Amino acid sequence: MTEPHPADKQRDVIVIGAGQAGGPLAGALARSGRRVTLIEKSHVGGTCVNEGCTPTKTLIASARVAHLARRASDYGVNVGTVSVDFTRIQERKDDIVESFRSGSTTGVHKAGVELLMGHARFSGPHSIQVALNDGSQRELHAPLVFINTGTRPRWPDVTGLREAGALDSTGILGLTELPEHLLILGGGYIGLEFGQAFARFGSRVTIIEQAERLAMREDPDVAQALTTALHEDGVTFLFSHRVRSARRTDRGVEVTLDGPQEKHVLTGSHLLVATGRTPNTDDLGLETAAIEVDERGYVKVDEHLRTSADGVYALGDVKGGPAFTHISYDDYRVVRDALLHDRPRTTAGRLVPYTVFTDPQLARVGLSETDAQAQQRRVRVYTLPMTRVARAIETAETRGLMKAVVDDDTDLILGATVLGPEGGEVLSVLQMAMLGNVTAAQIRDGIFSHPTFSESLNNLFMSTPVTLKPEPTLT
Ligand SMILES: Cc1cc2nc3c(=O)[nH]c(=O)nc-3n(C[C@H](O)[C@H](O)[C@H](O)COP(=O)(O)OP(=O)(O)OC[C@H]3O[C@@H](n4cnc5c(N)ncnc54)[C@H](O)[C@@H]3O)c2cc1C
Ligand SMILES: NC(=O)c1ccc[n+]([C@@H]2O[C@H](COP(=O)([O-])OP(=O)(O)OC[C@H]3O[C@@H](n4cnc5c(N)ncnc54)[C@H](O)[C@@H]3O)[C@@H](O)[C@H]2O)c1
Repeated sequence: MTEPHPADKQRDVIVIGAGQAGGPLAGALARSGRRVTLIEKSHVGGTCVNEGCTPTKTLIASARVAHLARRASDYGVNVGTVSVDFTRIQERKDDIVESFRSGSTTGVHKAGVELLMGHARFSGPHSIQVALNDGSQRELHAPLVFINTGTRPRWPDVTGLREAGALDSTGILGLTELPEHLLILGGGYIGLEFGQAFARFGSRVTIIEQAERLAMREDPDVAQALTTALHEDGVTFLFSHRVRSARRTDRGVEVTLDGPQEKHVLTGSHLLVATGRTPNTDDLGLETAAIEVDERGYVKVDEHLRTSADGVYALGDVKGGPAFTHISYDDYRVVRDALLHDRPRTTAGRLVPYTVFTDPQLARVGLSETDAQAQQRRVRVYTLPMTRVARAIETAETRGLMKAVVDDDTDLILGATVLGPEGGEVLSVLQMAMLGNVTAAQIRDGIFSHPTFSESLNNLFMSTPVTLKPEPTLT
């Protein structure tokens, strides 16, 4: 804990939560000469660095190496029996998390921010009560307050889930033993990323998903290709299933499931709950500051990220909408530009790319084919299976496909999906085209290094598209 400011109660700025927006914003405002206090109850860097992106992508990297090692003979390389050292895998992850966390903490200190480690709560519109982690209390006041408190795992209302020793995405990061059979409740981002990683480490993995298929917001052909790839890697899926109850037995965790036809019982050694997240707003005292939340507890904001209380802003996951690090970081830039650079910008209409870090990665931006159909747009849909990508064939990683939705009148790209190796990187190329109004014909005729995955975007736009037209309306 640092105290660069006098111990009086008045500050220019208070930031609650050192997440992906709070840390950078506190730093920028402190560097501009304001007296800034950042209050964080747990770790600087927030979910992404400590329990989210960094640890999971580090584990996924180990899992990929195990997978490639097992496939070594496909490339004519003999490696013998492959085994994983789960302790070393966890240590590697912990080391990288620690280095990112301490880097974020150093950045905050260097900027001259006062960092208080404790739990913040509004006691009035511009008054914050801090229960410091050392047991003491502080009260601070500031005309500008920024809420960046993020979300936490949401546990469904299932009888016995906690008593059965189920883990959430944070708890599973502390495992000391490799699960023999990992049951996962929820087949979203977290379920899929952990599911494939643990299957590759050698666990049996069963994903229980209430929806009838994976990735409901993706086109069916994309979801099917992803499901097939994960199935090949040893992940079993139970779709249209809900857990009714859970209990611990001598053999592990037993769950009773309601399936489409029948009720049945499944036992695993471990159970991961990955059914979404809930905002950290219930213990913030928002009502004392007249800060409105929606029916799920997310803070309501306008397109400048202003809440219903004057001078109070909310940034990142806590305001609802797309919950990604890059969105939280952009929220910081929106506020910073408005307050410090007189460059008002809003959150309206920004492109929101995302990548699920399965292998193949599922990356998407803008309109899907299904969206275009629903919106009755006149578009061309280009599709290229990875089996036709030279780089994929050479590297023996041909699972997946690329798709692009192109406006039939302007030839501009309206959306794209890349399910493939480094899909997130290839998608960024298409997103750059969207940002710069580069047409499909320009990409088709562009010169890219051979043989890269991006070069195959030539081939994507050389393929024969399917044209979607608005349905004629009945008169
Ligand atoms: C397992 C997992 C993997 C993920 N992988 C990715 C990924 O690969 N890519 C991606 O873009 N996104 C990923 N995400 C999502 C990403 O982590 C979040 O979108 C991002 O961290 C949101 O940041 P934020 O700034 O909203 O808040 P957070 O990073 O959640 O930070 C909020 C901070 O506020 C603190 N806090 C809360 N309440 C209080 C209080 N009352 N007083 C003081 N402090 C408080 C918390 O301790 C926390 O440090 C992942 C998430 C998870 C769980
Ligand atoms: N690579 C990334 O960018 C990344 C990675 C991890 C997490 N995240 C972020 O974290 C958020 C949370 O991830 P998540 O996977 O927990 O949520 P999610 O919303 O992505 O998926 C939750 C899944 O659980 C299912 N589900 C919900 N209740 C259920 C029940 N009772 N029984 C069976 N299935 C049930 C839902 O149908 C859904 O498919 C994501 O939405 C994303 O914003 C991003």
